[in-house]
Amino acid sequence: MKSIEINIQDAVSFAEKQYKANRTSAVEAMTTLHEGNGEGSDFLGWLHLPSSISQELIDRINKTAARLRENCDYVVCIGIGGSYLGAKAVISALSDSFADLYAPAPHNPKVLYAGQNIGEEYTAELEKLLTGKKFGIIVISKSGTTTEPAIAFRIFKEMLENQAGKEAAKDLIVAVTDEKKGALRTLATQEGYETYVIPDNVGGRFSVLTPVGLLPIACAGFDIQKLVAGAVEMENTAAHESEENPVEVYARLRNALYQSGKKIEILVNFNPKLHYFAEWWKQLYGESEGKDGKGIFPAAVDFTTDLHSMGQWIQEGERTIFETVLSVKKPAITRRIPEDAANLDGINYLSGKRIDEVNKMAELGTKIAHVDGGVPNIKIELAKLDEHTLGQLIYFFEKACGVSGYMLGINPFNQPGVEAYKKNMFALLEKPGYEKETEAIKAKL
Ligand SMILES: O=P(O)(O)OC[C@H]1O[C@](O)(CO)[C@@H](O)[C@@H]1O
Repeated sequence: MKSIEINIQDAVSFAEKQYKANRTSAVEAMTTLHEGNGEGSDFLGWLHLPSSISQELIDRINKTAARLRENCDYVVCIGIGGSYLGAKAVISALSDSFADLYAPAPHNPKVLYAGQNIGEEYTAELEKLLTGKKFGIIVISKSGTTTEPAIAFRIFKEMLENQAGKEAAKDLIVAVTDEKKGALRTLATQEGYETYVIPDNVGGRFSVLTPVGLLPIACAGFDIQKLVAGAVEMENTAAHESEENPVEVYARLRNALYQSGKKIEILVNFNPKLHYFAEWWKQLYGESEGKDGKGIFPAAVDFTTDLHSMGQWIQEGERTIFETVLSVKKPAITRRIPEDAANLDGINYLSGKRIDEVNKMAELGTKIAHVDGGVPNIKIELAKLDEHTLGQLIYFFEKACGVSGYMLGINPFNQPGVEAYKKNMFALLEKPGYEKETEAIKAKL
């Protein structure tokens, strides 16, 4: 069952020549990816990941999730970047928009996040919320050495042990990390936590379909089997090089637009549930392509909300942008606009219409306005928001990212630039081993 469709008719005309010319490099990039002989090919574990996920792993994850769901009102996912964004993207796309404001129901914990920032208030306020509450922790770090999650884990581990007792805490903590390396692996082994492995050949931003994403998603009560089935379907759809392959179409077109001066891609949603999906997408493309002085800048907006803040810029600002719109065909719930006898607001012409009918006309009107204003518009239509569709969409963007990165001529699977801030931070904090860097950076201040 095909759940996502890509429509390029309102974008391709902006870069028709480049799009045609890019066919060869798209085929080459796809072949390089399939043959595993390009840069970063040690990190291609995601390519056939969906179809290689065993039933045994799914069952084990569901079992762990059931234990946490049974014993916790809150599950705190500790991780940053690819170690939390995929889970948050799927969970918030599938959850009630106000889920976090309802009291936790038995066997249905709230999934919360920590270690994705170094906010002192954020951390202290989460501690306040969890005081006296039944909670568990999923700590996720591929390297097992990232500072932000390490700080959070130190704090929430101690809190859990104090509240539940050290022995009980062990059953409430699950670690997802490298099979052998890293401080988190050592700690988990020492403490006897249940652990899951992030495969060596799957980078953080490509890891949502490993236990990194699957465990928190299962804890939130969603069907990971369906998510994986959706991804498998897209793995098959996008398996072979062809002009019809949606992955090739998207990778080829965004590169053509980039070559024609469109340096910024805005991922647009008309459904606020997809806000965090865009955050996941931003890391995927930003960390993969932004290197060697190249790369489309990935941005995101929520429409119509941001039409009232960013709409002016998009309509009339510098013509260096294109839009990729995620459009959900059908909302899961029907709500119609009521009639009002006084009609003081003048919107009785909308009475009886579904809210989504207005949304869809806003979407169409925006597309026409933006295309007329020089903004190419790629549309990705999702049949509905469910696990199956999201699984397809995740794999679609992952594979397109690999193809697109190779077309751009960079290694899409490393992230050397992220180390610069870390090195300076460690030097400024006088981390042992950084003495020279400390001296050098302090001389600059
Ligand atoms: O899972 P880890 O190793 O803690 O890394 C988290 C994130 O940090 C980065 O390594 C960047 O520092 C990302 O690539 C990654 O998603």
